Amino acid sequence: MKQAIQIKKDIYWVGVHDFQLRQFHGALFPIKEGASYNAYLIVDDEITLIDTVEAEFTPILLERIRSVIGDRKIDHIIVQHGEPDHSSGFLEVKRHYPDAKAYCSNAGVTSMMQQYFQDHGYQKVKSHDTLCTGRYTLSFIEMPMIHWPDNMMTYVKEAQVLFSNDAFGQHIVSYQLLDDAHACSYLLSQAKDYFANIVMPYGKQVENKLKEIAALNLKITHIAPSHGIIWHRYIKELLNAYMEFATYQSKDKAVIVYESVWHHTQAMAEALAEGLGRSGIDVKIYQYSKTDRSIIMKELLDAKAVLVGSGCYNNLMAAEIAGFLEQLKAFKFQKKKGLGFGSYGWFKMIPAQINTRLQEAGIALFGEAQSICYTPSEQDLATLEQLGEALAAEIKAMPQ
Ligand SMILES: Cc1cc2nc3c(=O)[nH]c(=O)nc-3n(C[C@H](O)[C@H](O)[C@H](O)COP(=O)(O)O)c2cc1C
Repeated sequence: MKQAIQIKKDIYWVGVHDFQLRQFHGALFPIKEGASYNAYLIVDDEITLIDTVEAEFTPILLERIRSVIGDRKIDHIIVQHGEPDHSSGFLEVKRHYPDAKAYCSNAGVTSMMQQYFQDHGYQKVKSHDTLCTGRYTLSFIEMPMIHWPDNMMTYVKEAQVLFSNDAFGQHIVSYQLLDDAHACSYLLSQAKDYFANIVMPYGKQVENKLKEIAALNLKITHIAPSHGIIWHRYIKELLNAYMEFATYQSKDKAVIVYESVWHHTQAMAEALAEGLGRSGIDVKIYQYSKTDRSIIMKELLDAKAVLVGSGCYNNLMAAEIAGFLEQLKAFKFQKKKGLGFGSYGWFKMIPAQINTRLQEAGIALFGEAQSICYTPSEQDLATLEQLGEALAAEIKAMPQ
């Protein structure tokens, strides 16, 4: 029988581990170790459930709930986010606890109605509204577009716990729920991975929300997200790291992403990497089709430069590169610079098209795109290495 895990007096984790999951949110976010869907139970005079789980795992959620409250009823269900990984179990939970009142943000009600079509008399809550359950007072903090319009957090003043929903999540699947069981560097790396792949387009919203939370001066001993471990010992480090992510703090780092059939564009990529690397730039180089997208997104987050290469195939750039450039548009990068490059046979315009797409994604150009006909010569490669050196100097001159 599945049991709840106590986090603090009267507060329990009743979530699930999905050990088998390898693609989080479809192909958007390849992952290695599965994911958790965290739901939490606050046992007070009245009982509150914070979020549910993916529908298929609802029996586990219910089992963990019963392990704490037996036949007592749930009084309140806080739906912090209408995305199915947190809300698709709601209907089944409501079937078991029909008298429980459900609470959502304004946008959350719309999201629940548009997805599940059933009116459960959702109570709309907004930032700073409160719900008293006896000894505990829950207050709500809306966080629109981190990362859907409806997301909100819930703060429990007397327990000093912030239930942060998708903010501060990570894909660590562990029964050791508190962060102090893990190395801080690993935790922050996983949080960065999650941020880069789910939250990155919404850096401005995160920056503003972090400032808003800081101004509220909340006493917080635990931050309990809806995925991964619970932050306790490393809250300060987490908040500092999140501010760095949200404001796209960058390093002297370049990410080179390319596609290449006959290795000519690959040779160009490697020559550019050689020049950058020997000039002190941290260079990451990836063939897009051979790399998990999530790795590229994570490395991109704190890079100053992104160089994108493709051979020309039937007058087009490689479909993977076209897709990658399309994704870049979502991120609204302000401070990065980029350059297109690639090999061709008889139509030399693909690198120039890459440059145009980079600009459309808000990425300033280092200069003219680099095209080479078929196999790059020794001289071509030496010239590209020199270009890498020149780009390194420009990267170092860019603000962090
Ligand atoms: C399926 C295929 C289609 C191609 N179509 C074009 C084309 O339309 N225009 C062109 O200039 N070169 C074309 N080429 C030639 C390549 O662009 C050329 O071989 C280039 O060096 C490939 O770079 P890569 O080794 O990085 O893949 C094509 C090559 C392949 C394999």
